Amino acid sequence: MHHATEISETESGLAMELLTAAQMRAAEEAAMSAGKVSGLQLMERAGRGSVDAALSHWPDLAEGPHHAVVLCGPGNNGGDGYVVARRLLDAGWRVEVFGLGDAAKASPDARRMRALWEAAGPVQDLREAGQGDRPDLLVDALFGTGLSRSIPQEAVTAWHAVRTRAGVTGQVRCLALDCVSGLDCDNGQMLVPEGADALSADLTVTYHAAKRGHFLKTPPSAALKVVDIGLEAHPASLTAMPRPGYLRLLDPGRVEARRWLEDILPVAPGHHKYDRGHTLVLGGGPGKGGAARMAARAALRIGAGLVTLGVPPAAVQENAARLDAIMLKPLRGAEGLAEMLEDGRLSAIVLGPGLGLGEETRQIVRTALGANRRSVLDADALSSFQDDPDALFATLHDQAVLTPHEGEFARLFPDLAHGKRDVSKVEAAALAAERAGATILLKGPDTVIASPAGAVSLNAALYERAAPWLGTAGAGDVLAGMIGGLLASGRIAPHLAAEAAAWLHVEAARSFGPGLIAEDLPEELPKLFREIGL
Ligand SMILES: NC(=O)C1=CN([C@@H]2O[C@H](COP(=O)(O)OP(=O)(O)OC[C@H]3O[C@@H](n4cnc5c(N)ncnc54)[C@H](OP(=O)(O)O)[C@@H]3O)[C@@H](O)[C@H]2O)[C@@H](O)CC1
Ligand SMILES: Nc1ncnc2c1ncn2[C@@H]1O[C@H](COP(=O)(O)OP(=O)(O)O)[C@@H](O)[C@H]1O
Ligand SMILES: [K+]
Repeated sequence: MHHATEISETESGLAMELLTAAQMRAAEEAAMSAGKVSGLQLMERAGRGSVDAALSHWPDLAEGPHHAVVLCGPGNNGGDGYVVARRLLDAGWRVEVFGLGDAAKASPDARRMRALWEAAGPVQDLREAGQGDRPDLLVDALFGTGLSRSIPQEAVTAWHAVRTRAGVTGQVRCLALDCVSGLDCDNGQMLVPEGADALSADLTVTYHAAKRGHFLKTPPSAALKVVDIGLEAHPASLTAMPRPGYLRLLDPGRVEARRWLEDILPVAPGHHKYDRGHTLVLGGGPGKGGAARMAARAALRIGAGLVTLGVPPAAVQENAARLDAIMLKPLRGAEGLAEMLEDGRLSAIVLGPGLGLGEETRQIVRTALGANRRSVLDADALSSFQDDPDALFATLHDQAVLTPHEGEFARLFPDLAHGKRDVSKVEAAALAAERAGATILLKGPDTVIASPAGAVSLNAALYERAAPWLGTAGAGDVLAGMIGGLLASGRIAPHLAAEAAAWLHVEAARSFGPGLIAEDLPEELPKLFREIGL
């Protein structure tokens, strides 16, 4: 049975893998060479699944026949488009099809599907696509996973012409097959001619599994559905892919989330507070304590048994006036930290938010890492090593988690920075984790978490999990605290703590909704835990 699955309803939950274009081809080839299915059958399923998914997404379109314009490219993506055109026609729709490229050069499967369409209707010249009355649906079947360079200007022009055809009442709804044309399915970049406006879609229907590019950067599609076309989940050939060969999307849904988090959250029957662990958060000087206080509050709310805020003596009075459940200790620089860490029960440290830039912070970081504690390094703890990242890497170990945003990441890994790198954000984080020997959580709506051993996952605040209001001052400090709180129990590997915290961070933001400020995030956690059933 081939049915459309909403990303959020997937049963595979935590194990949902995001594929590269090469991995998708490998999955297809594995099935075909095993004689399980032909390319033509896959194309038919892809086209049929796209129509079913679109009609369930837009119930008004399912109510009766409508009018569609289908733009078909030169490859197999175009082949899927011809299937969609034929099936809509069979359903009584009026369908106009426009083709791009030399039909003779297309694959045998695409040519076959085109011929089947041509038995019923013409393939018109793409340059004519702007003419005619306004359709109810525009189908983008120009380019899919085979894109190798910027899409041609004539494709861009035709698409925009249909999107705004005879239009004074807004844009024509667009369904993209497999991906919005121009999307690089491996890294999320849009490949359009210089100065051209990129294409977009209201719904993308992709096949077998979502691709990495669907979840990186700002997706050009408002919604994404995955359609099963009967391929095996993980053919053996996929394991030989270059690192990271396996990219997990963190999208367990609420039911799976409960099982997942039960093993991760430190609160468990029979545990006392020291079993849950003691997180130390270091804060900055007078007037600079807000970030650390929020991190500390988040560590306590997520389940650390005890949280202590260590601040310079001059900042004690100010902090004392603001803290209750969180303990407060004066701490004189790196020496003070070393003394404090003689207490073996301090099991995790959060360093960076509001700590200040410079040698003192560098010494504090070295002391914390040297004491072999599970550590979260954020903000100033990272930026202080801008001039000599290797000095940081030399002291890092696999019990540390670094939580840079793109700017901080660029300071430590200039060659892997956004804009300079020719690799995706996924590969950049994986390479950085390997170099640093620590877990890297690279922030953004598309947060990538990479462990030094090579595990990589993506926590996407995109599509139905979009929470743009999470990009607010201090949200990152709260995340660092959440990770530090989870690390305290010592029950889980650092990258698993980072994954869980990142997922909960976005869920807390979604649960609170627009208007959120960073202080709200820790306070939303109890409600979220209740809803998940923890
Ligand atoms: N894998 C599967 O299991 C299944 C895959 N299926 C479908 O197949 C799609 C992949 O098909 P595909 O490989 O033929 O690639 P596609 O995206 O149609 O484009 C390649 C064509 O465009 C050309 N071309 C490329 N860039 C260009 C440019 N900038 N400007 C101009 N031309 C350019 C390129 O030619 P060349 O680069 O050789 O010049 C080639 O002719 C996939 O997205 C899905 O929809 C389904 O049927 C179900 C099962
Ligand atoms: N558009 C967005 N959608 C969802 N989350 C976002 C978005 N923009 C930023 N974030 C998240 O907000 C947090 C911001 O952290 P950071 O940049 O360190 O800010 P700050 O230093 O103010 O705390 C990160 O967790 C990041 O992933
Ligand atoms: K497409």
